[in-house]
Amino acid sequence: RYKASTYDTFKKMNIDSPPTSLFLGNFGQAMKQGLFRMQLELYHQYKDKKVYGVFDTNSPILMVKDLDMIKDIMVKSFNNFVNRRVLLDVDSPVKDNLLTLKGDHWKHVRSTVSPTFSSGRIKRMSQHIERNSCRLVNVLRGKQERNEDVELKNMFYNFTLDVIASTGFGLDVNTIENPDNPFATHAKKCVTPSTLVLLLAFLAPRLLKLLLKTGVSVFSSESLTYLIKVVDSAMESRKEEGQAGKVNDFMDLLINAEKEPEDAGKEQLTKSEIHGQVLIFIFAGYETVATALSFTLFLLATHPECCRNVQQEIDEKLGNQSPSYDNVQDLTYMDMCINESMRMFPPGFLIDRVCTEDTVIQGIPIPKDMVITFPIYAIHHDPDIWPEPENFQPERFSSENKESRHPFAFLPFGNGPRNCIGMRLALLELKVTIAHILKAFTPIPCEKTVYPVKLNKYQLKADDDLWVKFEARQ
Ligand code: HEM
Repeated sequence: RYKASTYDTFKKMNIDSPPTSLFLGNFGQAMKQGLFRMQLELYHQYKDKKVYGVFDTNSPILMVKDLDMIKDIMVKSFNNFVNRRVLLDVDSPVKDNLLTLKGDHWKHVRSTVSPTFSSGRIKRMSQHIERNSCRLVNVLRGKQERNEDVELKNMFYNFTLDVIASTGFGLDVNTIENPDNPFATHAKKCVTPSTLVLLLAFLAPRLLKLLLKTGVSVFSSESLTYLIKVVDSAMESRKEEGQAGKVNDFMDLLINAEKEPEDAGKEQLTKSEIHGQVLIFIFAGYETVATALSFTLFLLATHPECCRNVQQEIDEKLGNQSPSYDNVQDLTYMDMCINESMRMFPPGFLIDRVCTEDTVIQGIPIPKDMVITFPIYAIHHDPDIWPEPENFQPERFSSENKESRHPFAFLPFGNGPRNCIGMRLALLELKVTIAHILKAFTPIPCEKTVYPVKLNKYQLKADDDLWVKFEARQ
């Protein structure tokens, strides 16, 4: 039996791993090459292997690249791989959130929060997405008339915040027209921790833990407290106005879950769990959706033929109807473009699990406590699965092409019981928003456009930003 904790773990397990330094593990290589190049290089270096090992300081991490193994860990043997590695083991109010909860505690909160994302509730949330999309189109109309260049990431950061505030908590914060409103300012502070913290969180989490012990805080506690206060007071006024339970959004679900202490058990959440979910709803749905929206629109601007196809599909299938929950499901070519964009630039470019019982997966024994990471970015760029992986080719997601591929070759939202709980909401938001924009405008390159995208070394963002211009459609 191997212990998942020491430098000789991989040697004993007969698993390859690159040279590693005594205290820093593979931190040096990650710093030098950046996250994405390092992932690609190691993935190709161990091309014929199912797994390889890396070190976070002296703690081994098993990189699993074999798709059948990934499937078994995420689905078949899920009960032994329920948990994620908790990078930022910070104190409340973020501590009790779905992303980091473990074991039965996670199961309880997940089953309580899941109904938020039922079809009925998502359909209601769609009204907010549609209203915010119309507002975005108005803002873009002004920019197009003034012939202004537009940086997509920044614009969609503001937009997604408006969608979260309205779909989650019934708040109209209007960041798209008023970017400096307090809700946006605090939320942005929370999702953009310092570069040092970010670097350590991804490259050497154990060093980050040491740093945290010295009292450095990751999230601004002033901002977290502000966000919780806003949501708590919105909850209170909804109760006072007698509207609680009638709006049917995320906040209603939380109000109901808190309401009946005598029903302790399945449907019950503590105040700390409620705050954890409020914050994770903001964090998990903010940068991810903004990244997917901005890359998709940018790729359409730089691939005019694909953009024309999407517009033609919108015109044919929607005619004069405004894009909504009911009609965007038919936009199959747009769906292909969104998938291809998330293949090239997956917001969740690393996914992990922790092994809680010694388990043999596809003949490889995995010891208890071993941290498992799936190199999603490298899998999405494997030329044996995706020929010419750097090229944007939506056809890869036609039904025939999809059928001929391993179902675990494309994992933008993870898979199995611990997959992304907001997937359907995210896809709806992407489709409704892009359809609204492309109905009115054609995105085109401008002088500041840089394509192919040069990825930042440590974050999934374009070093030169994502600049385009919008032309009005006839
Ligand atoms: C394009 C947008 C999004 C992408 C690419 C994305 C991606 C992911 C990925 C890769 C995971 C990990 C899955 C796994 O471990 O198997 C995840 C988990 C999660 N996502 Fe998303 N996500 C997106 C949008 C959202 C939205 C809009 C919400 C909420 C409103 C959300 C809430 C969550 C939560 C709560 C988890 C943790 C689930 C759990 O552990 O039970 N995500 N997401």
